[in-house]
Amino acid sequence: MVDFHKKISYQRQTKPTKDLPNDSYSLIRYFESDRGRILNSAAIRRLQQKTQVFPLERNAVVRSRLTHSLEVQQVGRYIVKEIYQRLSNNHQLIAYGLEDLAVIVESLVEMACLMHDIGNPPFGHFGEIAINNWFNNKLGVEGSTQYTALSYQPEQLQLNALRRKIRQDLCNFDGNAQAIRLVQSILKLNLTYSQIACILKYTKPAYWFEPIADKYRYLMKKPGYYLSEEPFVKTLMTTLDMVPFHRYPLTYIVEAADDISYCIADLEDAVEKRIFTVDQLYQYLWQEWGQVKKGDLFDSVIKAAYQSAMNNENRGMVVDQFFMYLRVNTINSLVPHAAERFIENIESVYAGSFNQALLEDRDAECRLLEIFKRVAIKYIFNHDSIEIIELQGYRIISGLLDIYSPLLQMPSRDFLKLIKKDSHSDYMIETRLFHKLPEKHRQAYLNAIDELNIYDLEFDIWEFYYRARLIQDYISGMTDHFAYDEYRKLMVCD
Ligand SMILES: Nc1nc2c(ncn2[C@H]2C[C@H](O)[C@@H](COP(=O)(O)OP(=O)(O)OP(=O)(O)O)O2)c(=O)[nH]1
Ligand SMILES: [Mg+2]
Repeated sequence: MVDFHKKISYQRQTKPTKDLPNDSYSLIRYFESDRGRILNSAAIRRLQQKTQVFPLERNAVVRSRLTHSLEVQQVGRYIVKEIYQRLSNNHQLIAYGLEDLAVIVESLVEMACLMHDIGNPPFGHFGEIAINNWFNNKLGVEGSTQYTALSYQPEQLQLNALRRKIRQDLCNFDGNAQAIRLVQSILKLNLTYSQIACILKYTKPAYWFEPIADKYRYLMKKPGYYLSEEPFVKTLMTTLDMVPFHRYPLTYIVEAADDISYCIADLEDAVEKRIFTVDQLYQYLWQEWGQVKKGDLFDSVIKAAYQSAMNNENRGMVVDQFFMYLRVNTINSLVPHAAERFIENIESVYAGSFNQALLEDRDAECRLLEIFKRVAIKYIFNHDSIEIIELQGYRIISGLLDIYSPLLQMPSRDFLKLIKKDSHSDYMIETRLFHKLPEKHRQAYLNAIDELNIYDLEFDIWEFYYRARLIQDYISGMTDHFAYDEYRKLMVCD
């Protein structure tokens, strides 16, 4: 039975000592507190210097991850309002347990939209690939790693199984999994379970190496969390009445808002960057759509926007006008569609078993989204100017990992001594590298190590795991420019 009250929990991992009131205003205040924690976090501020599509961009009109996230927030809020309006018209709010939750649902979705990209490394997908290729090269080949803690030993069946799992986890760095780690283990924002559940986009643990059942094909498409956050994610799922590998219902809304926002934004940025003109873009979109019929979505969304812009008296404003109309028309078509899909599939969306995105079907609205994405793939992401910077980004991240790799070579006892004493006389280079690591990241490592038993046979394996996470945390937490400057400095390029 669909009852959204079961999905809204104001519980946080670290609980206050006294019982909290749960009258309706107190509930709203708990989620207002989430808003404050998120908006004031360094992770949100860092989004202003992270790439959306164009790495190392200095033109402030072109979107950063922060400006993109603000747009996603607006679309997410609009989808929630549409869902509420439709359910209210059909007198279904009470039946689904949503009647008194409008403010909270809106806030949860808005804040998740704002946070959805916080775990992305510098240079976006290329940063991810660089981290994963690097770790694959160092740890990937079965049993033959240079890091002793993870190398297979004869007759250690159980320990070898753990080594394999950890190796897999470290070779599957992902922006979404990193977002969970960032809010929970590094920044320790102690958000409500509901708020964090909204950004648990995929439900596959990063260490997963078994085949994926068809019913989870989409839900487990990519890693959603790491081994390090698994105990937390399990508690979160139990608290929110979630079945393993299922999603939290509001996550579908966040995902749809992201899909709607970036498809047009990327095209607008490309025009700003002079990759193509509005006229060329119009032709490309037309080619992808194929035959246009009067009143179809190409006609009413794209052609209408183009004609309105061209008919505008002020010729200097064509680009701005075209994108304004295109955005308004697209949002007015896709947002109601996303809301309808949410309601049509409310049972499986509520259960989190709905195994696709809301905007993924054969309807014309999704075809529209599809052609925006296809044009971006064909004409933007392949563009020379982007590919060159992406290759540089790849080199920068791989190079930074090489520079910091001596820290991974140290035996665990020596690394522990270094972190406790802040220096180690036998490791002069490592000491200096270590000094560059931010306090928050070190603390996350130390908290994890405090939970381990040094006499346990697994100690060295886990210690190495958290040390590798520490390096990934540091490098993935950099902004594009910081990574670039840091690489140049350490490679002595100036
Ligand atoms: N420069 C560049 N940008 C890309 C490429 N592929 C996608 N993008 C852009 C398009 C969007 O603005 C943004 C997000 O696109 P994706 O859906 O591929 O990544 P996202 O991280 O949201 O997917 P995920 O959360 O992993 O499901 O990245 C690429 O190959 N190069
Ligand atoms: Mg994403």
